[in-house]
Amino acid sequence: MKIIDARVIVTCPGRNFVTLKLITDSGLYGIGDATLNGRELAVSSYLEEHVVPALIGRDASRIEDTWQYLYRGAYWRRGPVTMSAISAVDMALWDIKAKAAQMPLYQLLGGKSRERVMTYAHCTGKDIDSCLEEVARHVELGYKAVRVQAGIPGIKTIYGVAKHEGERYEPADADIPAEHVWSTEKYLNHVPQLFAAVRERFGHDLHLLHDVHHRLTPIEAARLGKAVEPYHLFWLEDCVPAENQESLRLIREHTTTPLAIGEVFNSIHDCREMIQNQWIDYIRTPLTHGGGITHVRRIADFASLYHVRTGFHGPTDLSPVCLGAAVHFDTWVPNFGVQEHMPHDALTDSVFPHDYRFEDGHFLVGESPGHGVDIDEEAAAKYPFKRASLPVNRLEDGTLWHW
Ligand SMILES: O=C(O)C(=O)C[C@H](O)[C@H](O)CO
Ligand SMILES: [Mg+2]
Repeated sequence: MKIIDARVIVTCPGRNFVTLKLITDSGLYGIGDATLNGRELAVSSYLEEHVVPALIGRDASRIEDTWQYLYRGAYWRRGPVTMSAISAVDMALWDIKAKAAQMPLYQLLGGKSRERVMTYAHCTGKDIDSCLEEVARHVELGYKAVRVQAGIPGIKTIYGVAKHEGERYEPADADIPAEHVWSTEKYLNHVPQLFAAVRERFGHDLHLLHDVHHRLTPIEAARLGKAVEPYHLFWLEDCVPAENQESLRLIREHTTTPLAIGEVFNSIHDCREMIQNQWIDYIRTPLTHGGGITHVRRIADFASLYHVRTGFHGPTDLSPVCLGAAVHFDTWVPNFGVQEHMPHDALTDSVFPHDYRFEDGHFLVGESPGHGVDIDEEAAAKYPFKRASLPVNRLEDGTLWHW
């Protein structure tokens, strides 16, 4: 079964997505997600100029060899652009292989390890009270786990909090990056109050998560972890930038709050030390940025040796193709933790028809062969690319600060 055509489809039904479609001489095709928020055209160009020409004529069944060819065979390894491109090829090839086997992808991976996949929703509010209302709404919708983020008194704009009541926040909200102001002290003083209020109203059964978006130093993160211990978080996410993996050691030594990290990682080498030293509890690297199923499976297997579980990144800036493949992976992977769910809007869902379903706080995997997500190319063509950037943030004195 040879690859005879490959198309890179960039579409913006509200936000940008990059999709790779690989077509074989058997008539079967597969699709993969290559979306890298704010850098979409870098990946589509990498695919079109450097990857697609080498794929034409290759045997579509040789997933491992193709992965090695694109990773080991490249002089310039790793990095989010390269790895997003490899991820899309890999996801599309697994889609084709599962379709050829007439199996849903989870069967090809090894079958079900669970009946359903727990997912967490985002609850945000301009202050604690409106955040509590959002939590109540999501509990009503059936969620068993929620990520809680609220506005902070004295800080005008907080990333991850919707601008208006009842809306979702948009990660990439401006043509050129918007500038936010950040105060670590105001933040650290406020977050424990938020979790105290949530626990007081909702009790201790609901799983609570929180995302720091890499804003703290290790000792500040340790302080936050300790401060929220009484509220038993499911996880504290991305509390420091992690180029230096040792940073996680210091945090770990100070707190029992579980730590999640890795949505910006793209290879096992970004998390090897923190996993093997058991400095973290959850690894978040998604299929779209971590080298597809072939490489993320290696990360998950390695992580399982050290009691680290998966908690895949799943924002609206990853396409339904990534989410669909993730639901298959989550259904199979033995060391599953949780799956993030920031629902796509109806327009996006119409461009990417899929068979995964949400029910009672969980995803249910579909039974159609492959990963169960398609792209309607005619619909996709109606929505051209529109540049959108994630914000940057500065301390109150003007210093440019971490993500
Ligand atoms: O979903 C999360 O956990 C995020 O942190 C969202 C990211 O900021 C967003 O996907 C960046 O593109
Ligand atoms: Mg995050």
